[in-house]
Amino acid sequence: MSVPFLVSAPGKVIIFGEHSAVYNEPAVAASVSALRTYLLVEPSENPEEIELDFPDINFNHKWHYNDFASVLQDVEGLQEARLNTRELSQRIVSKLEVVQGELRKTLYYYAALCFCYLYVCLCPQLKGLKFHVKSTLPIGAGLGSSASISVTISLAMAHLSGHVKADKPELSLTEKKFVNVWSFLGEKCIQGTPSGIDNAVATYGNAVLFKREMDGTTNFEFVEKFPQIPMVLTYTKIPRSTKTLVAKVRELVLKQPNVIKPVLTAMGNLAVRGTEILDSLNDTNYEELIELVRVNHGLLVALGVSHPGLELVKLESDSLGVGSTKLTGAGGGGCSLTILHKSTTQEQIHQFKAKLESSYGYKTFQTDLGGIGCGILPRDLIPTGELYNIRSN
Ligand SMILES: Nc1ncnc2c1ncn2[C@@H]1O[C@H](COP(=O)(O)OP(=O)(O)O)[C@@H](O)[C@H]1O
Ligand SMILES: C[C@@](O)(CCOP(=O)(O)O)CC(=O)O
Ligand SMILES: [Mg+2]
Repeated sequence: MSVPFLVSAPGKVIIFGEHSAVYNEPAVAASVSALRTYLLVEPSENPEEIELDFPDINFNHKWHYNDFASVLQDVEGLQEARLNTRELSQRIVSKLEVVQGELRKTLYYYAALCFCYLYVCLCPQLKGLKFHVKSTLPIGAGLGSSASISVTISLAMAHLSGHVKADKPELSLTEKKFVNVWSFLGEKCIQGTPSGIDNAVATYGNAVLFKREMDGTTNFEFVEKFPQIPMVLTYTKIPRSTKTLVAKVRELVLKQPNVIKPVLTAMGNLAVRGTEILDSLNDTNYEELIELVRVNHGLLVALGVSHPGLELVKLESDSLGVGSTKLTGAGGGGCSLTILHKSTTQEQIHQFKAKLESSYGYKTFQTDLGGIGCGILPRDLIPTGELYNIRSN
């Protein structure tokens, strides 16, 4: 391993099954490889320090290597944490809370915890490194920025600790598995109780039918011939936090189990049917896909995770008759996904996007789904310009 090197990971769009995925129901998601997080690792000025730079959230922190002494001396605790990769070790999290001190009171705490947890577990012997993380994804918008940063941190640390080599264009399956497992723990630091679908898509890329099992293991199948579906992604710019929305759904499940559990099951069934259609999409079943988008959004409204600002997108797509809209990701603001009818003309798409942008100040994207997952660019392949661009100072 030699520094500098650059890693990257994509964002994702959940097509069917957000929230229900947390309750072990199947869900389907695809990577958005045009929107990515980049992490540059290079030597830090002070060889005794570890520096983390998150310019997107205006966060920069330098830890002296000795700051981690109490955690690093807990050899047994770290060993346990490395062996049980399904859960965060509360023993290590508590020790890191002490290391973080004042940082605990800030908004950046969970992202910093993700970094520190992976650092002490994966490459605690290393110091004198600076990590710059920069994303082209909107943050807290339902496109999986938390998983995308978690995958880049996990991949960079896996590379630093020798678990992932950079000697070939693509990571091997074993290497991807390693990155996926650790990025899930990083997602847990940020989000609490993730299903694991976001980090799986950000790691492996493509499109996956995902299911979390009762014992915490995950199963996923790649949707082999993922079709390009005409769609518009709309970013409402309404801020929200996945952690809060997932907690709100959990409260509802506990309060109304007999009502809400069947809703979650219906969402899972819908994801399975949706995947069958995506696998063999044609002119006959295309409208069924659009129907399922409408039903999935209705069920998400029932869970209480929509927002008036998201309903405006749905209202406009319904009134202009361009297609069906559902929220994507945790909801509560953030992004929506509109799957367009085959018959929708370029003129109608333009009208729809113009209305959302001019009347509500939303941002719209049209992007291909299902591209490449995470990867490493070794030192000799990093273009100088790119190295420069990723730095915040
Ligand atoms: N580029 C980034 N730099 C630093 N932290 C980030 C970045 N992107 C995401 N995060 C972390 O992830 C959180 C947002 O994750 P989340 O609420 O799950 O929304 P989403 O994953 O849909 O974007 C942020 O509050 C921050 O902690
Ligand atoms: C709500 C959920 O299904 C997706 C969250 O995605 P995002 O963080 O909003 O991009 C949670 C999860 O599956 O971990
Ligand atoms: Mg997230």
